[in-house]
Amino acid sequence: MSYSYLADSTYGKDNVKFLKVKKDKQNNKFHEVMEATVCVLLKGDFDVSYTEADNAPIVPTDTVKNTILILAKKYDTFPLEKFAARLALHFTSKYEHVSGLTIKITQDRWVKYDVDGKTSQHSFVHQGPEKKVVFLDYDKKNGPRDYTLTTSIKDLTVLKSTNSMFYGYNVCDYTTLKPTTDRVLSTDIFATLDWCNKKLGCLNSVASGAKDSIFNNAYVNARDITLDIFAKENSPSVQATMFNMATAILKDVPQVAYVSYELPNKHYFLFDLKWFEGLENDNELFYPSPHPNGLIKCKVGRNQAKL
Ligand SMILES: O=c1[nH]c(=O)c2[nH]c(=O)[nH]c2[nH]1
Repeated sequence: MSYSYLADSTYGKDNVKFLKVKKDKQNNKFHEVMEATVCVLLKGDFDVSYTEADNAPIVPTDTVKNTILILAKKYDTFPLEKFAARLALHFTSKYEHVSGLTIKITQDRWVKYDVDGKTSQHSFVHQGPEKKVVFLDYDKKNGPRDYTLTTSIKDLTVLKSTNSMFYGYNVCDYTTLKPTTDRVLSTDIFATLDWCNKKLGCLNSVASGAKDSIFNNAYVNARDITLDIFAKENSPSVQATMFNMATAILKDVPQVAYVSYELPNKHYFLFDLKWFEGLENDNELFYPSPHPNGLIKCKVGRNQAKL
């Protein structure tokens, strides 16, 4: 008996990048662009490549890269969720011994801008570091109705200079924080929608484009809801605000089962300048503290009765 065994494995290509230009059929100069970074990791019957140096089952990662690019050329990549589903069905049907895979695709935010008061047809501004991220985990043994699909808004950096509070928290002998009814609140929004595959339908219907409008609307609405609540609410805490955002998204998108947020609390501390001629600082000059930061996470689901 050998000393070790292969407990788990997966492999594939990461950081496969492309820019896809989608041209309007009627107006060849009216474009949409998608800059994407793709990671495809295969699962399946590859054990001998690790344990017996037998490369026979290996679909080279170079082939994985070629496949991503060929499918990106041949098929519509908008929205990303559809493209991820197409990739998943391709790899799991083309290779018998590929049992499943994980796919992560990150999309840059290129947005058309106004020129002479009109939205440009083909010129874009990069709104980084914000990204859209789609993750798909599919194992073909249970068929195309069984998959995990999530869509995320990542690194949407926001700040509000008032209408944020934090008081009434646990106070003990370790506490130095002073309660406040007016502070700066800033975070890099990372919000994730977990799609309910029962309500969304099978992976083939996602790949066919039948769900495109659901994905497009959900992303725009989740982003708008997040920014809207961030702006309008007099926030009692990051915790309470993120729960409200998640609840509003669940109300808006019935095909989403859970909404998660991961929010760093990026602290801005008020400079105390009283030492200089008693100079008052009425929430006007802050020190952006790079670290440490709070980190607050939650996952919010729908109550059964409200289904
Ligand atoms: O919104 C907040 N939540 C916390 O848990 C926390 N902790 C802290 O020091 N400041 C804040 N702010």
